[in-house]
Amino acid sequence: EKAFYRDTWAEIDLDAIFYNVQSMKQHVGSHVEVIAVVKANAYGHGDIQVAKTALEAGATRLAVAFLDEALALRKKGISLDVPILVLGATKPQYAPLAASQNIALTVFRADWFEQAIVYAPYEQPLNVHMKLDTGMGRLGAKTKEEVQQMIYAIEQHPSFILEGVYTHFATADEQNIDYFSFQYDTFLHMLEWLSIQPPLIHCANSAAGLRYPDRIFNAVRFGISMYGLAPSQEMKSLLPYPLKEAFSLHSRLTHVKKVKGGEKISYGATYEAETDEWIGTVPIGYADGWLRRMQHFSVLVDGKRAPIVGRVCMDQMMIRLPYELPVGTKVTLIGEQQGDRISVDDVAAHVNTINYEIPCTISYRVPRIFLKNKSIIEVRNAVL
Ligand SMILES: Cc1ncc(COP(=O)(O)O)c(CNc2conc2O)c1O
Repeated sequence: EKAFYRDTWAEIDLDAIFYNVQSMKQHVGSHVEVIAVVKANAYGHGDIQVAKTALEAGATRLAVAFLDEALALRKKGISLDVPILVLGATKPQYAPLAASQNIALTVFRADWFEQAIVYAPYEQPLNVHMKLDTGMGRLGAKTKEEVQQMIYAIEQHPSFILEGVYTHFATADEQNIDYFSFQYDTFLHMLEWLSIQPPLIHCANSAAGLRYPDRIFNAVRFGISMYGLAPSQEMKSLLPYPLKEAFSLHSRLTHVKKVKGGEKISYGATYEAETDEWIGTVPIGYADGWLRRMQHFSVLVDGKRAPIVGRVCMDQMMIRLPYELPVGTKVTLIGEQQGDRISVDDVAAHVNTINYEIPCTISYRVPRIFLKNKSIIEVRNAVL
């Protein structure tokens, strides 16, 4: 039996992941831990495969968005001795479960502890990372009182260990560094409120890690650039070394036909052939995360650019071919063909969004093929 039956798939080049992690490790130095941020199914790249590769390449921790993602990694085989940090909020009643799985939680409210101690003492102590809001305005304590109340609760109960303190930058990927500097200085000031020094102090995401290796304390939370993507357009000219994009997206023509001028294509009959044209049908649509706004963009077929014509359907879309091509011809939506390349950034630009959004929007319906040294080591098909 085959791993998947529809000829549409994403390819994740794990060598690129490995290279990007190793490059960051060299960039930040041996005293800084690389925390591989593998939330949202590793930004759509496959959480367990990216996690394993990042750990092989020298990452020492994993970070996810919420507890379910951390428990999923344990289920998929990430051993207990690999610490996982939940970056989002976790209900206090789940603290003992997290502790039992060596999952560290982000804490930022004193009243969280009031509820968490109800379940104390825990079988295993819970590692907590205290989050400080220096200007991201999302999660985090902002006052000395809050910080001291949390420190007091931690010192009162051996079930809690302050493993880390951190903050998150809102503008580290922008040319102008005023707000970044404001947040960094605020973080320095807030750190003085700590009566106990945790082993880990971290503030950097990819952008800050790449730009300010001397201002990231002792861990970097490495997300977007582990996947080989620049944190922003502005950052591209500031990259200290080249990144290798890991994600590509492909399909194969299911139908080829010649239409005459005046014939219509797809829902709404919005596209009208100008003259005789060769039209190909591609089995990918908005239920795969290739959204309707991708209309008017192009794909690569036989090394040439082929425009998407007519509305993108739920499962299929049509393209105008440069000339007749056989059914089964490979179509590349993101990636390279014969020297031409469509990058994640190109797709993001077409729909006025950021590159982060593209791979993690490619849905569970698209199987992921994992490559190492150019050969397939695994296929993950969430449909079957
Ligand atoms: C707290 C935290 N740390 C680190 C990262 C990694 O950042 P990077 O991918 O730029 O390296 C993120 C990513 N968070 C998000 C990325 O996109 N939207 C977000 O909320 C984050 O939320």
